[in-house]
Amino acid sequence: MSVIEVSELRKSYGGRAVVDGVSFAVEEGEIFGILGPNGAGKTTTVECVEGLRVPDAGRVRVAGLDPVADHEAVTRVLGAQLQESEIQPKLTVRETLELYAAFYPNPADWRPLAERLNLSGKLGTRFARLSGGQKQRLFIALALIGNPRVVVLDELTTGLDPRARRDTWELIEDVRAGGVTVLLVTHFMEEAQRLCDRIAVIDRGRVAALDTPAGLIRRSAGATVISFTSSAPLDDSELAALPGVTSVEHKDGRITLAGTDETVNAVITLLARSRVTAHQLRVTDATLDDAFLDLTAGAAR
Ligand SMILES: Nc1ncnc2c1ncn2[C@@H]1O[C@H](COP(=O)(O)OP(=O)(O)OP(=O)(O)O)[C@@H](O)[C@H]1O
Repeated sequence: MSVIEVSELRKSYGGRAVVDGVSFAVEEGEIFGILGPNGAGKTTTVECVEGLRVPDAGRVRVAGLDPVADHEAVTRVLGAQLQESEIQPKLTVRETLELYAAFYPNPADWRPLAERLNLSGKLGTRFARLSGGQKQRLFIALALIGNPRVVVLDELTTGLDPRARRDTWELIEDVRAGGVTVLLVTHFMEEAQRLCDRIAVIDRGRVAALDTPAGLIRRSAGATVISFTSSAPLDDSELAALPGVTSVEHKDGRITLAGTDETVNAVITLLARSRVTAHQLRVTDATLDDAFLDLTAGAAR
């Protein structure tokens, strides 16, 4: 069953459509990513899911509920990440957890939650004195304190160092292992590739693609790049005719082909058949970065 359903969502500011017919569905238990360039409409979309903004048109459902009309009920199934400005800097971690737990009818016990998020040693520390990573862990704890079915995390790891970012990824995987569905807004390709089951790439208010990370990479123009120098000249037209080849390039004595997995075998067979030896043969796979740039190419124009 879909926990979140967004269909033909539209939202304009001052006559400018920033969300322009966005549709997707998030299944129970998945980590669903929303990826897109700056200003693509990601936050506006998830804020409509959270019931913080009222859509101009379209339909949004969270566990079958309308986030605007049934806002109270939605806050009991959906945990949203708070912004730094919403937390009292002078409250300690313990006081913050107790305060937010009191807002919910069936809150999680904050002690094991703090334990799981490695905050037990910081319970007496004021919010203002926490490090960036500790604050992020507290934000995750607060998003989970109401025992939600689904949690929305927006740019959770921005500003964290690589170690803290990796720790946060493990936490997000733990959250999902605990049965919570995760809607994740991110700028980081590596993060999306590592964590997400499926990703909606949003570009200029529209869904440019919706697929698994591997599926998005396969759509990239040159999913696999094969390059080598050869002991004897090879016929370009023969290379271009190999299965899956999208481009053939010669530079500084190197031949570079963009293609698919199938192309790799075909190149090897051709080399053997032509009795040509390849030196410095390199095969590299496209990354989600490449796919993202291909899918959102228009945004950079
Ligand atoms: N309340 C508002 N009034 C007017 N314009 C707004 C408002 N909120 C957002 N916008 C504009 O809508 C566009 C989409 O914003 P949104 O925050 O949804 O994008 P985003 O994809 O989350 O971007 P980023 O990655 O930079 O956070 C931006 O151009 C933004 O300036």
